Amino acid sequence: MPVAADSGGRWALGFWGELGDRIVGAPSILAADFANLAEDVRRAQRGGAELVHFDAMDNQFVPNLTVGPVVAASLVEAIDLPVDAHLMVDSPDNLIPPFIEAGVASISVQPEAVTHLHRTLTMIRAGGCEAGVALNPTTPPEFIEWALPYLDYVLVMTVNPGFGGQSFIPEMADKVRRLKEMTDLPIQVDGGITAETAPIMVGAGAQVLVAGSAVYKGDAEVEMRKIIDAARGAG
Ligand SMILES: O=C(CO)[C@@H](O)[C@H](O)COP(=O)(O)O
Repeated sequence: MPVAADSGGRWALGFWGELGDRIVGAPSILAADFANLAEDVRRAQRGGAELVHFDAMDNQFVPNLTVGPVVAASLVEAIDLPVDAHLMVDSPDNLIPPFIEAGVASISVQPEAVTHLHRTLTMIRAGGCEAGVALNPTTPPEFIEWALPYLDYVLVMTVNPGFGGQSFIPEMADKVRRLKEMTDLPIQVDGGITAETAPIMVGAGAQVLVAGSAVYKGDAEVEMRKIIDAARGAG
């Protein structure tokens, strides 16, 4: 059972611990209009989104720069969905307390960017958030085997992190299958997820589908709904 996510008092039950077998759509903020972020997220929510994927990038771990805990705090206040922060940053420990303070429901880190993963995951849970790791495409599932007891979810990157709009890497379906042999934890997938690729990943065992450009390329309500419907049809 995960530690209750009570930061901000809004998501007291925890998103990942309550997920069960549900297939969930999670819009990534990266492709949204940052000047109208909350409104873009609400459009995706009307299309069935149940979690917001918050891409934090530092221009070190990945060659791109986005936003951090200050923007996360504003978004948490402005919307009525749990926010899942994906820290694509080197040495994320300094950023974990402010993200917890911002009221996010869960935080994932890249294990390739962390020296003491047990300490980092423990810090996330101790702050009342659920804890995840995000695996780069070439990072093997076995890399996190000994971290599994300290995790609430695993994110499989289906592109190299850093940018939206990249091509889905189909071999990542095998990685999801391998992870499902190792653990019952929910698997999230992120990168190149569309109404065409989502069913492939759900078929492999993924439950939470992060999608950016495919959602915000048009009417986010319509596009989010298409991805969720396609994914649930494959479930
Ligand atoms: O973290 C990342 C990329 O690093 C993702 O969250 C992308 O933002 C997903 O965007 P699309 O691949 O769906 O455009």
